[in-house]
Amino acid sequence: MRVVVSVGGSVLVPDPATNRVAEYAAVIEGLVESGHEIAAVVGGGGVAREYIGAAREVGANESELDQLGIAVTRLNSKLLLAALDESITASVVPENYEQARTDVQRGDVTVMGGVVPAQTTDAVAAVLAEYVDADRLVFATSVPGVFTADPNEVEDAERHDVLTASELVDTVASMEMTAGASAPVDLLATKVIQRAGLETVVLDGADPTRVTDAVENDEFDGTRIVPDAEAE
Ligand SMILES: Nc1ncnc2c1ncn2[C@@H]1O[C@H](COP(=O)(O)OP(=O)(O)O)[C@@H](O)[C@H]1O
Ligand SMILES: O=c1ccn([C@@H]2O[C@H](COP(=O)(O)OP(=O)(O)O)[C@@H](O)[C@H]2O)c(=O)[nH]1
Repeated sequence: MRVVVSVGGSVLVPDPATNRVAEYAAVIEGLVESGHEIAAVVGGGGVAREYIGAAREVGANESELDQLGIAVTRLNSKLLLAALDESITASVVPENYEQARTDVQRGDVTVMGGVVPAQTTDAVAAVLAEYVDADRLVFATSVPGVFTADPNEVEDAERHDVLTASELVDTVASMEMTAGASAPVDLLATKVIQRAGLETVVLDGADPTRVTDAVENDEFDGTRIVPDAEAE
């Protein structure tokens, strides 16, 4: 199976001293050993937020802040790349989708971060999954799935076990209307998931073995997003 795994920066590198880089590398190596093709997209996490905060204070504009964020996502990507067995990886972090697809077509594990301002790595992962015709897109994030409301704010929020792509778009679109709200998958990514009909999973990445379950087993702990066509 060809799989794109999106790992939130806060999941992979909660901080550079205490990170899950080796665990994620082991999970990716295990999946490759089982015959899967893996592309990983890595976020910026707290380190990106710290740099963005510092640059905002000295007057940088939003696009400049995004460029800083992208730089940190690439730094985190290099960290994951450094932990992976070099015999199965492309040795550089691609800066665009074409380079990443070339890696995938060569049979190498590719690890990339952001590409252009005004989006997040959720969207990068969705576009890459569409571009390489991935069989599955997995979001390893800081919440156990997509809930009826923000589980960090609403105590009795319930997790959706299954959502159609359209339901995901509607759920995330309504979240974005609240200023300052964050979402488990960003709106642009949900639109790409919808148009590409991508089989998608959203799960808690604190335990990286959940990613293995989401690729290898039909039963896993998280929210499954099914293409609209499948739900009809
Ligand atoms: N309905 C919802 N379901 C799940 N998470 C939600 C929802 N609404 C808001 N959130 C928020 O989405 C965020 C997703 O995690 P985030 O830290 O942005 O992930 P990552 O670092 O993986 O990109 C969480 O902070 C959670 O509080
Ligand atoms: O293609 C991209 C990817 C990331 N970013 C910037 O980098 C930050 C960190 O990336 P992301 O939010 O995906 O990381 P996370 O914190 O979710 O791990 C984002 O907030 C954006 O500012 C961007 O501009 N373009």
